[in-house]
Amino acid sequence: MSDASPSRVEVLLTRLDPEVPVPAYARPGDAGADLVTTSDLVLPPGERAVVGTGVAIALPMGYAAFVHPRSGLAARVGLSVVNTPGTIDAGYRGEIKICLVNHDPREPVVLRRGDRIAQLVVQRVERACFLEVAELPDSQRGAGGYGSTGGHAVLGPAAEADGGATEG
Ligand SMILES: O=c1ccn([C@H]2C[C@H](O)[C@@H](COP(=O)(O)OP(=O)(O)OP(=O)(O)O)O2)c(=O)[nH]1
Ligand SMILES: [Mg+2]
Repeated sequence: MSDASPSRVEVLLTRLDPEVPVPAYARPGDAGADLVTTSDLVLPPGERAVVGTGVAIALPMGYAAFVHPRSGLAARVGLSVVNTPGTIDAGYRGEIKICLVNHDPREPVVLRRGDRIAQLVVQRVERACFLEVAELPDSQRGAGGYGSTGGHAVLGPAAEADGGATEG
């Protein structure tokens, strides 16, 4: 799909730090454009820190951007985003900041200025109009939540013994 495709949305961007790259999609079809940290950082096990990305954006109304962790860093060193996904509102004009956390129980995460630490996913969002009613319409799920369909793996010795039937 070319950059001129109508499915691409134009997002205005300013670089507050002129040295950072404009966020870019690493491969065609990628959902997230990578964001970098503007500071060097050593994050001890279990600790968090807010870092700058050096960019600010103006999303069109009806859109939001979401700051997601990068899977590779999460799996390799335990780096994630505390409030994942962070929500960037269409009206926000400040620097996009990222609240990083080191989930590794033993090793610090060492980051250098310019490292790609998270990814920004731009999405259309609906704005709801909340209509208060006395009673909600029935549904199959009803009020069943928090594991009401069964919270455990359906595979394994027990599942094999009962022919793989699901719980619930
Ligand atoms: O990972 C994030 C999340 C948020 N923001 C910025 C953009 C967003 O529009 C604003 C507010 O975010 P949010 O609504 O999640 O935070 P809040 O604690 O509810 O703050 P506010 O009272 O300003 O809405 O902070 C970031 O830079 N990075
Ligand atoms: Mg808010």
